[in-house]
Amino acid sequence: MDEIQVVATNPGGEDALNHLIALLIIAAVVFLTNALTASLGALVRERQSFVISDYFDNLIHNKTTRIDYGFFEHPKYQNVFFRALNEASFRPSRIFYGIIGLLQNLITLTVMGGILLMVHWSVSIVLLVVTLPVTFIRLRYARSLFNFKRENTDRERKVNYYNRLLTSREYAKELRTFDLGPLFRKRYHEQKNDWRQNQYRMLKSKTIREVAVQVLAAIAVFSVYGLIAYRAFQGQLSIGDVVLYFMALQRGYAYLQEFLGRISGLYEDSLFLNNLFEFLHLRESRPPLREEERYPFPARMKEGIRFHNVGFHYPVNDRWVVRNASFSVNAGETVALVGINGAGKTTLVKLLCGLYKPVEGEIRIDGIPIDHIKWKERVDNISVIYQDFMLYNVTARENIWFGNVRRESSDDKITDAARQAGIHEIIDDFADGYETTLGTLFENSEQLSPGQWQRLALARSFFNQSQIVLLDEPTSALDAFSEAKLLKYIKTITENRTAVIISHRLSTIKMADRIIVLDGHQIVEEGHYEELLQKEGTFYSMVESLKQ
Ligand SMILES: Nc1ncnc2c1ncn2[C@@H]1O[C@H](COP(=O)(O)OP(=O)(O)OP(=O)(O)O)[C@@H](O)[C@H]1O
Repeated sequence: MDEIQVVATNPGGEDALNHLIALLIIAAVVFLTNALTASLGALVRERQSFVISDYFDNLIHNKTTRIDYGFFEHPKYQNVFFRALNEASFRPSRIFYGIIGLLQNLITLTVMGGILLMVHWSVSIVLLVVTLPVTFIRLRYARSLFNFKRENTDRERKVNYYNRLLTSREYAKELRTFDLGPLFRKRYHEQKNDWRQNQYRMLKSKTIREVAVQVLAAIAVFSVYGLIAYRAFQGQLSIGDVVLYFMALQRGYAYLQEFLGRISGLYEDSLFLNNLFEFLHLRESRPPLREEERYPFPARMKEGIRFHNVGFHYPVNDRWVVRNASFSVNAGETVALVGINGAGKTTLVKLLCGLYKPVEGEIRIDGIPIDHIKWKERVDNISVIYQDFMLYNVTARENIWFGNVRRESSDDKITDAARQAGIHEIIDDFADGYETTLGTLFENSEQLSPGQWQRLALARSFFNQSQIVLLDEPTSALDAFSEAKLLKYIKTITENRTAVIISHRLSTIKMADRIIVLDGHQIVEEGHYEELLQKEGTFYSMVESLKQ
């Protein structure tokens, strides 16, 4: 400003003009550099955020695929997952850029502080004093918000749950047929409003405090403006000085606010990032032996499976699901586990697969405790079809290959498994055959019926040439004709294998060499079909009730 004034009042002054031009060139270079660094900065930032987000995705996937299955069935840990996954999507990048921004602010603030000190030392102190209370309020709010969200995770998940009920494909059918939409919407809003109101109350109280403090800050800032104006009137400052000081003060205040805002933002982000670390630090249960010390799966099972006094209750409560379960499944034998709903049949299968560990007793395969056997070898040698098996929205070939991804997915092996499960003709009829994507998620997919999906799951199990086959209700979704056909295949597939079949269907149960009956969380009967009927005990009553 002062230079322009000099040139304006002294038009002939060549030195002043040259000086002004030089200043303008410097300003243009600074302007251009600023614009360029802003564009390049945005590009680099975008790339960096991909790297950070990939890194954390990787950490999360590594954890979710390794932690004990039990975590997924425990509401407390589902809260932990929910909080962690919520934060992981944006907190790490925000912290990264928060720190960079903080360093940039620090440099600018140091320069501004120097200029302000030239006005008067007290100016910087005044600015600091007026901005600190707001920061303090924000830090407290961040802590309260963090505590509030932790205490209310269950409720937030419930809101999320109703949202899923209203929007997901898997619920859309029943939602329509039972006209559940209005009820779910009401529940969603009730849960959400309650939760929102509490959060809004906290935000309101924080805003009221902030406004009060901002008014005080404004008074202080305008007092400093007054001081600058006063010194200008006294002739101690030129017009350029006044502009410079006003700008410095204005910018200084803005930068200081930004700086302290970043600090409170970083505090909030680091608090919430604890949620992610809480999840990443979930303890993975250690097997009794290290992988290299563990035993291979018996190349050819001789004895079979033995349950020794196995007792189990789920981690959520102390209610015993099975107690004192001692039984064996001899090598090559097919055993049917029967019992009323909730008797603990599926739980025994989960224990045998290693998804849970018995709370009491142990399970051995050919005399080796199952958790002493190498994990991968266990996977290769025990194939399972769960009651709620997965419908993978991938190609038909991959759906079968997922039975054992360490096996080569040659055409012969895949089609052989599909033939054994009676699903080959259906897949073959699709335009893209085994390369057809199944399900309804992606374009150009083919959807299967529940019974066809079940046959595909069986094909998956057949593809895995495992020594042990566990089938939890393998024929529940099949029609009588398909069941009769499939039973023939199940018989063939179990012939040279050790099999455990859970079923409520008499035709399937009859196929077994031996039947184990569960009742009242205990094994109450064991024997051949006819033998058990003659006893006229629990199994007999079950069969009679099935006939009615
Ligand atoms: N994840 C879980 N957490 C807590 N309890 C569970 C869990 N899964 C099952 N249970 C309980 O364990 C008991 C046995 O369940 P399980 O699924 O083993 O029965 P089931 O005999 O297979 O029944 P069904 O014939 O209906 O399939 C039930 O009382 C059930 O409530």
